[in-house]
Amino acid sequence: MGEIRLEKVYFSYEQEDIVQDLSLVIPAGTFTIVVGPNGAGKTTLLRLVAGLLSPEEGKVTIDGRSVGEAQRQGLIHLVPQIYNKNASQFPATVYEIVGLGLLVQANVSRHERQQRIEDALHKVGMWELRDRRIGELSGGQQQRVMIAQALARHSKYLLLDEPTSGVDMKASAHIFELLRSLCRQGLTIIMVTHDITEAAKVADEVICVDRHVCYQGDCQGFLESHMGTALSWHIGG
Ligand SMILES: Nc1ncnc2c1ncn2[C@@H]1O[C@H](COP(=O)(O)OP(=O)(O)OP(=O)(O)O)[C@@H](O)[C@H]1O
Repeated sequence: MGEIRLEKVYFSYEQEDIVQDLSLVIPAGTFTIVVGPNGAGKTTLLRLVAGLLSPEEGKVTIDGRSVGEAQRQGLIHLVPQIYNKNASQFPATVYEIVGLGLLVQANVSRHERQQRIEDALHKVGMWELRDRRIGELSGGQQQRVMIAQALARHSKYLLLDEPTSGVDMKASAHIFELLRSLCRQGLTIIMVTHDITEAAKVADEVICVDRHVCYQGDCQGFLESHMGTALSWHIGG
């Protein structure tokens, strides 16, 4: 089936250890949420898996390959966060934005490219809005377009960093359900989120990090053993 594997990974910013001796296996086909207090290293972890950062020690492999190779093969995709205010000036349409994800894949014919964009937009429920400019969409719709980019690339591992940040509750639930359904179709989802209670309804596993792994296991077990602590992380934040 494949997996993402981190072995004894260390990473620091300006001599401050952010990730320490972190070892993890995330099996393919699962929906995993990454949680933890502010500044715990969640985004750093995601960037190490996406290959945007390199470990100082240890290694990250994806289906037994290096991250660089997995990237070249389009196996992993870090879904970009998009914010309304930044997107409003951007002239590209939904269709064009999804197509951008395929530009790096030279071996995709024009016909296949069109087919992949269409399929991806249908899967995220955005086909009807394909000619809209991205800035004319709600935050939740914009996020679904960014997910479609990954689907058009046929990526197997989707990494998401707070995809529901700034999105209302109804649209958040829609995104979580979409990710759940993509996982059922065979994709592996790894999502950093602060919305633990709602995300736990759709995810298979929780990884709680605070520089190292404090918990990895099923959502129910996490809610029972750690929810009190988790509630205190974001009070006032
Ligand atoms: N480019 C950078 N240069 C220096 N320090 C950084 C940089 N990026 C992040 N950090 C620091 O590394 C630590 C971990 O950051 P990271 O963004 O991974 O945490 P996080 O768990 O995702 O936090 P949050 O929940 O607040 O988004 C924080 O203390 C942060 O200030």
